[in-house]
Amino acid sequence: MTMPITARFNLDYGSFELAVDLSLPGSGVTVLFGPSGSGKTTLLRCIAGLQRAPRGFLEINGTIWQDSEHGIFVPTHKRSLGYVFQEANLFPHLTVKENLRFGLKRTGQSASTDLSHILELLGIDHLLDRAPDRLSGGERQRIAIARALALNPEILLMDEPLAALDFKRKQEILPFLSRLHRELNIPVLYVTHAQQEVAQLADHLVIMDEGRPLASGPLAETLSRLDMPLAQDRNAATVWPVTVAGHEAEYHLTHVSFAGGSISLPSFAAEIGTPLRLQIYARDVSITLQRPTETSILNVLPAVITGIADDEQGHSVVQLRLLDTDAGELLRDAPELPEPYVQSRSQALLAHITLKSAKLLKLQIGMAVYVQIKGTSILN
Ligand SMILES: Nc1ncnc2c1ncn2[C@@H]1O[C@H](COP(=O)(O)OP(=O)(O)OP(=O)(O)O)[C@@H](O)[C@H]1O
Repeated sequence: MTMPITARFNLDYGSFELAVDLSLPGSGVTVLFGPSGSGKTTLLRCIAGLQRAPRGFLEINGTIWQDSEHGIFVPTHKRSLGYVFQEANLFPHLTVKENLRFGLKRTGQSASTDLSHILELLGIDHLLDRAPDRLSGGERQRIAIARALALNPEILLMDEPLAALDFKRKQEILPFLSRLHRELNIPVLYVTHAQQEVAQLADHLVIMDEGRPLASGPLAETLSRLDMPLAQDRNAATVWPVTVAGHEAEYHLTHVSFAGGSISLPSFAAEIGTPLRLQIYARDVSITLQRPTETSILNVLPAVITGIADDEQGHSVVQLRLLDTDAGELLRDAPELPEPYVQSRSQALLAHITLKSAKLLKLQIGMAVYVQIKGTSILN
């Protein structure tokens, strides 16, 4: 499949080499995730043109910004991009409004017609006359994001925009980023090494390691890849897009639906039809061979095993795909499902169980099982 963003860079710092060849979606949030020193910032700087890779090709939604074979390198100030750094870097002697105007004046651009919308989305319209030293860290960072968006860029690059904030400020700003994520129609490349930001914001995930992308793909697929370190992590989880389907006031439950099923959660206020992200930790998922009839766990779903990885410490990571309920009825006579089910595009899921349980249940790829989901969390 051709993707609207192509980024190929080779750059050698001597002790570090960046070698990427990525095709990325032209909308939504792509998170570049990886340990410190894996090359996330270097890649973002190559995309911005702040770092010139001797060999590189970069195309964003039909516009070529670099093609070293043909001697093309568009300088940063001619690239239609917004860049948000760890620190907001606002001018201390200017008010918020003047800070927002400054970038526009410098580039000679007129303000985006949507500036008032951006101010409202980021919840900063009441701060326009303030001086930066009278803002919280989270507010300053929201202004920096608005300043980047005011230029009406074709792409927004964000380099660990929450890294300099404490936990409380991060929690305060994440809902604004989630809102932006829903409403912006330009692609966002977002660098982080925080798993929570990945779960909350990513549509597409690139996992970087030692200057190379280890994996690049849709969030749920990439989170559940058994060959990636994230699946083995103690906090391994998958994230599903879900929609609020109804409330059951008597039992204080809210039901959310997704392609092929629904599950119940402790009740929360949200209108029916609201789209949300549901995070399911692998440690909260258990597996049974028969549909349990007497269990306190409400959420029991039919699934098929698509992969198993054992570690040396007595754990098994089981990768599953949900089946729709009808397929569940098939299972009684067909403990191993045919190939089309195994490859179906339904929700992926991870379960962390003990190696002993995996052996006792004789789990294997292609086997039809039931998953019991003990707990979930809503992310936005
Ligand atoms: N201008 C430079 N010259 C030489 N080496 C550099 C230069 N810039 C970065 N590096 C090295 O390149 C490697 C990748 O750095 P980079 O900042 O891209 O990693 P990162 O994944 O963003 O890390 P972090 O999460 O800590 O910000 C590091 O080893 C770094 O020391």
